[in-house]
Amino acid sequence: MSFAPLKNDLILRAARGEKVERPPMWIMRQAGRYLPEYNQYKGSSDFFDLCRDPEKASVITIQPIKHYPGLLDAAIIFSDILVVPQALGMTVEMKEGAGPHFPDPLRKPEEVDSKLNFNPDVSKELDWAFKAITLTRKKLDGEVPLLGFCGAPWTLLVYMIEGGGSKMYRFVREWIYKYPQESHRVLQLLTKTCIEFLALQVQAGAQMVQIFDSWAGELGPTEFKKFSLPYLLEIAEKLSLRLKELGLEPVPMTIFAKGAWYAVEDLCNSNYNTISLDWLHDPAQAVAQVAGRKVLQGNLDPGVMYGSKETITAKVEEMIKGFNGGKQNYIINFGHGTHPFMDPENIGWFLEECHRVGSL
Ligand SMILES: Cc1c2[nH]c(c1CCC(=O)O)Cc1[nH]c(c(CCC(=O)O)c1C)Cc1[nH]c(c(CCC(=O)O)c1C)Cc1[nH]c(c(C)c1CCC(=O)O)C2
Repeated sequence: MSFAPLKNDLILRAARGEKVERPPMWIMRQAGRYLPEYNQYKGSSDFFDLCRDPEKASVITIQPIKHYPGLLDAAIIFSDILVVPQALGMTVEMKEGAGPHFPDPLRKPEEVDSKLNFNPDVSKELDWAFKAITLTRKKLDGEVPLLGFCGAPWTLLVYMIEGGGSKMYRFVREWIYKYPQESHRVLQLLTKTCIEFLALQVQAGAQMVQIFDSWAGELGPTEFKKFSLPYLLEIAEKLSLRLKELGLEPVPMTIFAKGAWYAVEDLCNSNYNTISLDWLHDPAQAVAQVAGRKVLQGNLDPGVMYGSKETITAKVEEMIKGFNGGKQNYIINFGHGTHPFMDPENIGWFLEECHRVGSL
């Protein structure tokens, strides 16, 4: 597949550990409900119908790039981590204002074989995702790189068993402590599916990928090492091999294990290029610990967007200073995604200030 040459490859250079003129930036959930143009374009459409329509997904992916001209250094394809459980045969709905909902979650180990397809044809089940990536890459015309992504096996298992967001994670805890073997069986299926999904995203045009382990922090260090880390490591290892098999160059890989502050050392010994940090990390401490072995991404508390412009400026300065001025081994991001209530103007101010402070 041939696409226009990149006019801005800052994030790819930073992810390879090169020195850069300023730290690149993008924001988790940069496309979404805080943008009035998203709400207008979405209207009463179903969220997953938008994802599955390559034309619509590409328009939404590019909305933040247009809203903040020259400020974002990457686009991330508009989709969701829950399209993988869908590809395995589960029904997932997005309830307006209430988040994802599985009407028929996995609750008993004996349901695994009847509810999940252990031999999914990823290229067929998720073909709309690949079409959306290729179309978006064409429309971006080299302006900024396009990121692909998937959910981490552990986080996907949480959703499939809990059936949606959760406060207590009662059912998935029952699984790992009562049915560890069956949990591992599903985690293995998810891992295999994620590797193929990411490889085919790269084949379709994704130039960098991120794995979202949003609920990693629900696991303590011992359980993280059992139920999440091995699968994260396997994805990073096997994705490169699968890309080689497909005749494709490797792409930078980012891991976001939210809440798993204890995992930094293990992730330093992985094949990931970039470790995305939430705001529970002190940047300077993380920089000292990682010592140039990996690129770090993050980590502003998204809640800073509810503060004044002066506060945003002060927090940007503190963050970039913590990451050593940001001109090497650093990608600016929030520590988690945007919220629907955020003021797009404050987010614009954040980006401008990152541009200014990062260029000093
Ligand atoms: C856990 C998770 C999900 N989805 C995702 C994660 C991992 C990142 C994270 O931890 O936030 C990943 C995701 N979801 C979405 C993207 C698109 C790209 C981007 O970042 O701009 C990405 C990368 C769009 C979305 N995914 C969703 C929306 C809002 C849906 C709507 O328009 O109604 C968007 C724009 C829905 C979604 N999808 C999910 C939840 C919990 C929700 C509801 C959240 C809410 O109510 O805001 C599952």
